[in-house]
Amino acid sequence: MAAETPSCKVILAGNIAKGLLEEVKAGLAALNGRQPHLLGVLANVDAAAKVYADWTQRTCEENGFKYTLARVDKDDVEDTIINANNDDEVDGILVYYPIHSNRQDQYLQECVSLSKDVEGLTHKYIFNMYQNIRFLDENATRKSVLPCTPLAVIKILEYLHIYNPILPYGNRLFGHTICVVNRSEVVGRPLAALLANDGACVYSVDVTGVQKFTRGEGLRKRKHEVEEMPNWSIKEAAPLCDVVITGVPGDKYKFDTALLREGAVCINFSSEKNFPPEVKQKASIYVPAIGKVTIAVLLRNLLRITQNRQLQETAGTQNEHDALPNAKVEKILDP
Ligand SMILES: NC(=O)C1=CN([C@@H]2O[C@H](COP(=O)(O)OP(=O)(O)OC[C@H]3O[C@@H](n4cnc5c(N)ncnc54)[C@H](O)[C@@H]3O)[C@@H](O)[C@H]2O)C=CC1
Ligand SMILES: Nc1nc(=O)c2c([nH]1)NC[C@@H]1CN(c3ccc(C(=O)N[C@@H](CCC(=O)O)C(=O)O)cc3)C=[N+]21
Repeated sequence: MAAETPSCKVILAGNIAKGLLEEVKAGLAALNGRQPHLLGVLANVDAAAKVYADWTQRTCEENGFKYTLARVDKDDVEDTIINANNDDEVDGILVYYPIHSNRQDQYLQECVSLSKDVEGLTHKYIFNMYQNIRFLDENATRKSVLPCTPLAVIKILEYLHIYNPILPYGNRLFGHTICVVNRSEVVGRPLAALLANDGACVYSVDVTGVQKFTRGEGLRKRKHEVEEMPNWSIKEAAPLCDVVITGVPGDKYKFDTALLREGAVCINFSSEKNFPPEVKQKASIYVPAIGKVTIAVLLRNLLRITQNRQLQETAGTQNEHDALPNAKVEKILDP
């Protein structure tokens, strides 16, 4: 007798990206002729970053965006950013990390103008994300920018109907328990916070232990809070979850599918395959990689910041510089 075909549905990122790129195309058409220009700044010798840059360039050009790659020495990154901040021809700046692999990289992130920060890596955007503040202005006209990979995961969960549109915006993950395996500052921790802000109960797993992110019983809180789960490991957390998201670097790690709840949804954002092939025997839906969605979200962010800048210019302000303290920027942004 032939082996039973697993009922798992494998969803490829390209299909999800297609819908997002359609949306982006429509938004681009409404920009009255401006072709948004993304400047990539590449100073490292990381092969993954170069591949990512090439992919980004191709996706930009296929979708009506302009992309320029600046290959510079790592000691010239700061000046390159400052020049781009002041260059009206540049709409978005994407600096490939790591460069120095220490706090100097954080300093460089802060050098990018708020209005050109396509990845949402400057403090104001990170603050808004963790604080669950969704707009830059009180009139709620200019949306805050979210980091691309965490937002790509959210867009995938929307596509998969894990987000329930019957519920009010901001509570649409209520009832879901989600495991995120990775708590890095760039992907895992922001992702756990965003999912909890939208109403999920999130178990964030890293080598240092497990933390639970929630908005409290009955979503009482305005933003997520974090609880340490002493003595917990992935063994306690994963079986409780209807969605498991992995992002462990390196090819050694494999998620133990014995821990997987029957019919769970599995999503991997690591460049390596974190789930073994047996995942298809247990999962209801499996998304093996998400890179194409990440790049579609990057273009969506670029469109968003270009729109935000146009809105600001019609409001009569120009050329705000975010090297200014936040309070001052706020005044300029929200006259
Ligand atoms: N597809 C995409 O859009 C993107 C993919 N990536 C990929 O995602 C992966 C992670 O990226 P980053 O978060 O930037 O890396 P990172 O190296 O900064 O963080 C990895 C985290 O995983 C944790 N970790 C390692 N082994 C673990 C284990 N067995 N269990 C639980 N946690 C463990 C580490 O302690 C660390 O906190 C990489 O493979 C990277 O290439 C990163 C950015 C975008
Ligand atoms: N400021 C900054 N932001 C980044 O997002 C950033 C960075 N610096 N430095 C370099 C890393 C690397 N990175 C990847 C993104 C997508 C894939 C990707 O598309 N992976 C494919 C698999 C690769 C393949 O198909 O060969 C996928 O997930 O579908 C990989 C790696 C972003 N990075």
